[in-house]
Formats: sequence, C-alpha cells, structure tokens
Amino acid sequence: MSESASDVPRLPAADVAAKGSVRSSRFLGRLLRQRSLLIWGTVVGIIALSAVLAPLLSPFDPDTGVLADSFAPPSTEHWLGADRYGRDVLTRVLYGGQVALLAAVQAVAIALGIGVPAGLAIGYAGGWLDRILMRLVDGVMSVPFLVLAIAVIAALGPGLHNAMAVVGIVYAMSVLRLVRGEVLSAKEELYVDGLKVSGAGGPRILFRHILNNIAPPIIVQATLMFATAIVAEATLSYLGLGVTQPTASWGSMLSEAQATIRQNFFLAVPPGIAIFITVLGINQVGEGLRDLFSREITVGRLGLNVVRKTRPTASEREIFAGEPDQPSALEVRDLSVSFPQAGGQRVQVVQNVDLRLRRGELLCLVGESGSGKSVTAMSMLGLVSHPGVVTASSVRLGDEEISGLDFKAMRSIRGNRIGVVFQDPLASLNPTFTVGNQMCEAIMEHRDVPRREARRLTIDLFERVGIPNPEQRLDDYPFQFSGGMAQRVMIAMALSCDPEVLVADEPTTALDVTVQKQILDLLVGLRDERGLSILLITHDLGVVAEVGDTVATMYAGQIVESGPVAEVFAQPRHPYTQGLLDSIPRNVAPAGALPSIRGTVPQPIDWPVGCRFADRCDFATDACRRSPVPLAPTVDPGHSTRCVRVDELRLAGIGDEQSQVAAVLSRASGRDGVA
Ligand SMILES: Nc1ncnc2c1ncn2[C@@H]1O[C@H](COP(=O)(O)OP(=O)(O)OP(=O)(O)O)[C@@H](O)[C@H]1O
Repeated sequence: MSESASDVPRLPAADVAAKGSVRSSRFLGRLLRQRSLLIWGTVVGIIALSAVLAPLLSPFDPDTGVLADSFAPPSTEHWLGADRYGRDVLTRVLYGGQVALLAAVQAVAIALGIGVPAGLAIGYAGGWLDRILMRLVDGVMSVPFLVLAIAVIAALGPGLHNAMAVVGIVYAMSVLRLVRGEVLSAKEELYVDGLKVSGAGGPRILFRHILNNIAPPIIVQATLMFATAIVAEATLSYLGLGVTQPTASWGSMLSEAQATIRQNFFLAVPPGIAIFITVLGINQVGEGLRDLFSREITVGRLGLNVVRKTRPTASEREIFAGEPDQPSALEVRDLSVSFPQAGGQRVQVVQNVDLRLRRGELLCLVGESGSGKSVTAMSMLGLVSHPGVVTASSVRLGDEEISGLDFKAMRSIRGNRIGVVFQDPLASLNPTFTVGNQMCEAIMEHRDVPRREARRLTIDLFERVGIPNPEQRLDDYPFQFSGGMAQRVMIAMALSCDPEVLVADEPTTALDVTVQKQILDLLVGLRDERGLSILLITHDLGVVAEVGDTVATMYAGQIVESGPVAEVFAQPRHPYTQGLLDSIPRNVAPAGALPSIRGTVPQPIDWPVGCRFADRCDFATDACRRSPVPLAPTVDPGHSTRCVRVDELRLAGIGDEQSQVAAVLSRASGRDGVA
C-alpha cells in the first residue's frame, strides 16, 4: 500500500502564495474530468450516507428481531430477508456500514495522528533518531497485524475500539515510512535551504511548507488505508475480536451467516457485497486521486502552461531588424521567467529576453553561472519546472508559434522537432536498461517503426555520432560507457527524431579536453551536414570561438550583447563581454594575476533599476544607473548591445578574425585545437 501511495509525486517546491485560486480552479477542472473518480466517489458517498441515515431509512431495530420471521426470504417487508433471530438483514447491513466506517475512521485517524508527525520529525531530524526508530518500525511491520491484534485483545479484552487501535498503530508505521521518505527527499529541495537561510524554524518548515508539498501521497495513502481498515474490521469481527453480538457489523454478519449456511446461504451475500462494493469503491477513489494528483504534478512540473503568451508591448523593438535575412529556426521575444522565493514573492530570474537562432546556425549562449542561460533555454522548450512561470510574446519554432501550446503539444514538439542534450549524460540515462533498449524506446516513441527497425536506426545513429562497434555497444549498460561515449549516446538519442533544432546545455563541461574537442567537432559536423540549428549553452568562450557562428552574452537574466562571434570577439560592444574575454587564461600576456571581472553577479532580488552590470563596470556613469537599458542594434549589422555608452566606448577585443581568436585561445589554454 505504501508503495502505491508513494508513486504519487510530491508537490515540488511550491509556495502557498504561488498556488492561489487559479491553481485550485484548474485542479477542480481536472477533478470534474476524472469520470471514474466521480462515479466511484458517488458510490462511496451513497454508501456512507445510507449508513449515517440508517435510523431514518429503516423502521427496524438492527439488534432485535421477531422470531416468527426467522430466515424469512426477501419480501416487500424484509427486502433482503431476515436472519436466524428474525432481524431485518438490510437494516443490519446499513447499521453494519456505520460500524465499518467508524472503525475505518478510527484506524485512519490513529495512523495519521501518529504516522504524520512522527514521519515529519524523524525525516527532518535524521541521524541516530531516524536509524533507531526506523528499525523499530521495521520490527513492528514485520509482525502480521492480526497477530498483534490478537495479542493486544488478549491483554485488553475484545472490542472494536481496541481492535481498530491496533490496526491504526500498524498503519501508522507505513504512514510514518512514507512521510519520512517524502521529507528526506523534500529536504534536498532548494526551497528548504532557502527557508533555512531566511531563518525559518524547523516546525514552520515542516508543517507549513514540507507537509503542504507532500500532502498528495498522504491523502492517497489514507484513502487506501481506509479501504483496508474496513476489511480489517470485518475480519476481526468475523473472528469475534471486534464487534460482539448482537451489534450489527459486516464481519459479524458473515460469521453468523457461516454458522447457518446450511439453512440459508443467502445471508452471507448482502454483507459480502457490501464489503466488496465499499472496498472496491474506496480503492477506486484512491486510484483516481493518485491519477489526479500525479497529472496535476507532472503537468505542473513539466510546465503545462509551458509558455504563457503575453501581448507584444507597444514599444517592442524590432530587435532583429538589420540582421541577415536568414530564416529563424527558433526565435523568442520578450521571454521572462519568474520563481517564487521563500516568503512568497515572485522574482524574475530571466527578463525580456529576445533571442534568435537561425537555420543551420550554431548560436552560443554565454555568461557567468546564474546569469540565466539554462532557464532561458529550458523555458523555450517548456521545461521550466513548476512553480516557475514563463511568459513570452512569441516563441517560434520555424514558422510555427509555440508559445501558449499545451503540455501535450509541447511534448510532441520536444520529441519530434527539438532535441536536447544535457551536461551529465550518465545522469540522463537509466542505469538499469541497456543503451540500445533506451534508444529503441526513444525512437519507437516518436516514429511508428517496429523494434527491429528501431534497432537498425540506432546502429546508424551510433555510427554517425562515432560510437565504435555500435552493434555490440547496443547491449551495454550506461555505466559501461565513458563520459564522452555516453554524451555521444545522448546526442544520438536527441537526433533520433531528426530534429530541426538541438539545444545542448553545457554538453562538454563534464568531459576532459580531448573528448570535449571530439564532441564539439561532432556538433559542428551535424550543423554542416544536416543543417541542424544548434543552441549551445556554455560558459567557455574558447568553445564559442571554436564552434560558434553567433554569440549571445547573458548577464543577470538579460541578454546584454549578441552578434556574430568573430565580430563580438574582435570588437565587443558591452563591457561585460569584454570582461569575459579578458578573463580567459592565455599566455599572450606577461605573467601576473589573471584579469577577472571584479565583484559578483547580483541575485535576482537585488537587480538594480538601471544597467545591471554598472556596479562591476569600469565605465559606468550615473546615466547607466538611472533607468533600464534596452538591448539595441549597433551600427554593425546583427550586433546588438545593452549599453548606454556604446557610441563612446572603444572596447578592446582579442582579434579580428574568429580563426585567430580560436588560435589564440587554443594556444593559450594549451588545448590542442580546442580553445
Ligand atoms: N527552480 C528554480 N527555483 C528558483 N530559482 C531558480 C530555479 N532554477 C533556476 N533558478 C534561478 O535562476 C537563475 C538562473 O539560473 P540558470 O541555471 O539559468 O543559470 P545559468 O546561467 O545556466 O548558470 P549555470 O551556468 O551555473 O548553469 C539563478 O539565479 C537560479 O538560482
């Protein structure tokens, strides 16, 4: 039971303020579309209501009967007949429902009352307390609850409350396990670190934030436990350990029916059906809730509202005007991304980004860590996780507008038209399946081909990305691949859908320089042969010099400069780009301290009104700090900058030609051919 409930993903780093009424109405909308959940919820509701209203619905006393009616068959007076003591069976089934539901409520309340706080505390505290208590829990859970119930009842005497208390305590152990597991992983979330840093105490973090995020699996667990508690009550009463005569309960009715089965076998049918339908109904409700929460969370995590389309502002500049008239492969306008911070307020981490990747071009997105490169690229693909919010006035893939598309449509685009390669290939592959298996699955997901054909395509792709002996390597597991080879597998996987655009997020960062060079050569080869348009995220300007056609520099969530690589490197138009170029280690300068940009990137919450780089810039004046600086075209075609002093400054680059730049950088960094 705990396994199925824990399949429900936790709500990710969500903040109460971030949810609000829009989310609740979306949730309600999905709830109303869950037909099975609604039908079974209604069935369970009717059963519960008829149990509660039993005294109104039935004129008979459940515990006393008329002996003359003993074993009476179903009739207009006794719809389901009468038992051996002449008691109305339907009345006893209705009252038995009361007992079953009350018993289940008691067990579940005890389970949650003990399991949730204990799981929260143990998971949050960790350490020796966690180790000792978890061994204890394992011990309790290894004893069948019936044995425990018999032991407790032997000590305290029979009775429904004692029996269900035992059931509740046993269930509490599985709730505790579930909650503890959820807390352990929730503790790793960034928002918890943020809360700790902001001074929030343990109880507040646990009850206000973590508990809120892990509520869905607990709710599902509680529902499923409710169903098993009903079965437990029936079993214990059947054995005479729960409800005692003459009180009506479904278990005790079965027990009586068994004693008189020769005289009237039908007496076992009504309580049997009551148990069956109630348990089935509650389980179906549990399953439905799990689906509901899973969909809600998956959808949120992957960003169902992938990019919320905003209206182009009246003043939106023709930022790409004057650029070479080459069709766009991927283009974004006025893209902003925000996340809620600890405390509830939303902060933009990427702001008003305009970016254009032309067909067959390799565009490098560079900038210091935290400047917003990955969030920008992922948001264009609808991969910013909930509770991030992405807005843009336009995201175009080729000729198609993809902002505002729903999750399903975006998923199909990601799978078929855009390939993505991440930094750590081994983390992106499932260690328990062979790479061939994973490749074939990926191909079959997007193309209607049989496995044999998928395998043949995989071999072709492996050959193309330079994996030697592809046929044999298909049957290897990810751990049998070196970092470079695993990255080739990831590139092959990204190419399996024959995409128009490849987004590569720092694909060579984890690799040594020789392998870096091979992977970069592979990307360049793909651009040249297939006309693939590549958005390459990197912080290595040497890589940009080596492979980039165009470059966009990001700083503090904004593009501050963009243009052809050779031109930007020869004559940067923004002091930040110049600072990055200066900071590249090269042995053309005499020995001494390596130049670096003073200061650090400001946090999104501290971004200044004017130029965000002003505090680190040697050329900043009051004018720079006064008001936001727009990204504006320079006199050079296709070259834009976000600097108010662009016309006055003559910033030094590091060469006239891109090839020279690459040569300088490669010599300087000692990498053979890779700058
Ligand atoms: N899920 C998130 N929740 C809150 N803030 C986030 C989240 N993801 C990213 N950020 C913030 O967005 C900003 C940009 O992050 P991003 O990862 O895009 O930077 P980057 O330039 O790619 O850095 P790196 O080179 O280190 O990957 C950072 O301030 C980061 O803290």
